[in-house]
Amino acid sequence: MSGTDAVMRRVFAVREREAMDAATEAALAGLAARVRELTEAVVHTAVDPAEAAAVAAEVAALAARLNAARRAEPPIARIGGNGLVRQLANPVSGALNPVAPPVEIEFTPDGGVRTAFTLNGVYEGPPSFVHGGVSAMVLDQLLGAAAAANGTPGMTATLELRYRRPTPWGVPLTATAKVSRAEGRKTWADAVIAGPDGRTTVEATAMFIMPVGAHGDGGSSGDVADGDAPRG
Ligand SMILES: CCCCCCCCCCCCCCCC(=O)SCCNC(=O)CCNC(=O)[C@H](O)C(C)(C)COP(=O)(O)OP(=O)(O)OC[C@H]1O[C@@H](n2cnc3c(N)ncnc32)[C@H](O)[C@@H]1OP(=O)(O)O
Repeated sequence: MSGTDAVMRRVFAVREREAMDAATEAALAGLAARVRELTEAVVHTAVDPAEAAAVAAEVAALAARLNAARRAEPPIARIGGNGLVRQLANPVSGALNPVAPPVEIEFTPDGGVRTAFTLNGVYEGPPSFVHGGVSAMVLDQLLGAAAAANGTPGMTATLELRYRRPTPWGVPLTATAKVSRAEGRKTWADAVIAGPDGRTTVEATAMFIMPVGAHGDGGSSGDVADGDAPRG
């Protein structure tokens, strides 16, 4: 993606944040994984009210321990020395964010991106099925990654979802995305989520707009939210 780096840097660079070192990143990823388990346990627990209250007090004490040293903003890690960053606490793909499933995105030889993931009961919408907003969030991230993989990253301007079938939770899902067209500052991409049987459950189309200045035409990328930094 080297030809893309300059554009990515202008659209997504996070200049003001200190990058996290690998040892801290690994430790916090482990912490986030345990908190994910805790969240799932909270959603499914059938303990009695006294036990729930006792656990709540312990969790409050743990939060106080973590808050003893706080970062003002979510962490990033640098990719090489060119200004590119991974957004470690991205709510979809961030290993350090307990809210993220997390969904790990990889590039595909055809220029698109894909992911294989499982959502648990934490993400339930209709009984037995994934919440439609969660599917939209996963697809937005995947579509954004496809735009980036194409060398034309941008901010989501439109996101259209077609929910064809309910998406079950607790089973392996796959999702793919690919750019269909890029024109000026605009990039269109399509994506699908498929269930274990390979049948599409959700289709999505999005249009991304590269902010003014991101082409390196003298403008600034300072308007771009840090939250849209690449995850790597
Ligand atoms: C191996 C691992 C791989 C991983 C690799 C990682 C990669 C890393 C991926 C990161 C993936 C992040 C994925 C999440 C991405 C978000 O979540 S982004 C957050 C949600 N989106 C936003 O907050 C966007 C908010 N809106 C904005 O910032 C601005 O409105 C925009 C979208 C930048 C456009 O502003 P602008 O450049 O000032 O637009 P403007 O000059 O007025 O209009 C330009 C053109 O676009 C059109 N337009 C503008 N806005 C719209 C709109 N909303 N709808 C339709 N048309 C529009 C205009 O009509 C105009 O059209 P033309 O007249 O040129 O034909």
